[in-house]
Amino acid sequence: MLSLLPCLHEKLRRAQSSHKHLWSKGSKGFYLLSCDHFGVDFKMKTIEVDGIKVRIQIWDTAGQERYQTITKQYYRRAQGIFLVYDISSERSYQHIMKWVSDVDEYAPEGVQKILIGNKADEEQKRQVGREQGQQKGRLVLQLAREYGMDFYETSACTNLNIKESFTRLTELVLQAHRKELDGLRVRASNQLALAELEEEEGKPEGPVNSSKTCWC
Ligand SMILES: Nc1nc2c(ncn2[C@@H]2O[C@H](COP(=O)(O)OP(=O)(O)OP(=O)(O)O)[C@@H](O)[C@H]2O)c(=O)[nH]1
Repeated sequence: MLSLLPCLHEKLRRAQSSHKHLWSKGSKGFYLLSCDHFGVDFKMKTIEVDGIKVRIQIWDTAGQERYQTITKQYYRRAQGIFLVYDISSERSYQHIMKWVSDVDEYAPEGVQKILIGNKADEEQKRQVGREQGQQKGRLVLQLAREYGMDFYETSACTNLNIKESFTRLTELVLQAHRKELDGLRVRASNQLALAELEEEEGKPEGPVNSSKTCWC
């Protein structure tokens, strides 16, 4: 089971709408247990990566300052983190640096991070470009590269790159924990072999052996 944590930009708590929760509308099958009063939402999802079924826990932390003490507690157990900004809000992008330093401070070493520019469907409102030199563009790709993060633009409305970004983060977490996983697999197959052996040894002797006894 993996814990993935979307570390969200300043909470844009606006009028309620059908797709209020990031990714919940676009990603069919996500089960959302809303815990807004704690500043954290929780979802579970099973996805398949390289033929392995992985059950992931998704903790969606609020961006608001007043929830910071609570939300930071969740960083400690995260194995993967999405740093999310809104492409139509330069301010939300500027907050990414703060999230990066919080993650460095509170998340475990080796936590996997992906940078997400959400609301990619809002092209006409874009304030944050993908590439250097683009009109109103910021150095998004450069930032991602500097911190060793993959980068995706996503949309909860059109489903753009939702599955891809979750699959990629899960892949990165699995790769980072490859040794532990291999150890688990070896232990599991050893136990299986031992159980088979014990079962074999415990079997009552068959008719061939019985008749053999008679020949002696
Ligand atoms: N157009 C568009 N709107 C979106 C998208 N994702 C979220 N929204 C809208 O953005 C607003 C804020 O969404 P939230 O999910 O509350 O944002 P958030 O960053 O999770 O907020 P907190 O968890 O409170 O920090 C809502 O009105 C959503 O409907 C998207 O991909 N495209």
